[in-house]
Amino acid sequence: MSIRGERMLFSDLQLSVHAGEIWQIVGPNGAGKSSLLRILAGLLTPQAGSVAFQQNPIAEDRETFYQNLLFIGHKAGVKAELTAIENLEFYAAVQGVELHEPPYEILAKVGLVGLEDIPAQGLSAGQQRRIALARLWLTQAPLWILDEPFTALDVEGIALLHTRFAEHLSAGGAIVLTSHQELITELYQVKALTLRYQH
Ligand SMILES: Nc1ncnc2c1ncn2[C@@H]1O[C@H](COP(=O)(O)OP(=O)(O)OP(=O)(O)O)[C@@H](O)[C@H]1O
Repeated sequence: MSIRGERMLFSDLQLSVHAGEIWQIVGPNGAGKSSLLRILAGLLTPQAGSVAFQQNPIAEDRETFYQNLLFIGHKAGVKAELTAIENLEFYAAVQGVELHEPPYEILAKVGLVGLEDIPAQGLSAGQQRRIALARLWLTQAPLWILDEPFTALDVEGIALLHTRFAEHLSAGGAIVLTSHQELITELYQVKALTLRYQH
């Protein structure tokens, strides 16, 4: 159960996410989708109920949970004064992962050729989102929680993301995301959880 302000967002909610599954949380503005993602990511505590990762409540071993989680919030989470390359190096350092391929090659995968050395603040919203999403090519975390990852992406960016999701799912990863768009792809089957706006 989650209450924010005076309003009950949801109660009696159960969600089990298995390896290879992608779940889309859908519902109108204010229904509680981002709040649910934040609860699942351990960033917000529900009034009742708990979240477990591989049967262990996340509150009991946050370190293990965070080693297995990649969370990307609805804001791009890009450092404006850093270039795309520097942002990538920053993510790698924060996530404690080694760059197994040159950062230029990772940025090429997200369609940022020629824009690698420009401070992010000089890039468009979609280009900044691509920098943020480059984390998906760096991480080894099996669980991805992504708030509106498709926002501001063009058709090519959306296709890149679907391809990366499909790779992750077929490697046994799991994804929980929000999106106001219907995820139309032949690459994987999306499971949906709908939240209603409760007055
Ligand atoms: N930081 C906050 N502090 C207090 N209440 C909040 C906060 N963020 C959201 N809320 C409340 O929680 C409700 C649900 O917000 P949430 O962002 O989870 O909805 P959402 O379904 O993701 O909406 P949207 O589709 O607009 O992104 C909001 O109506 C608001 O009342």
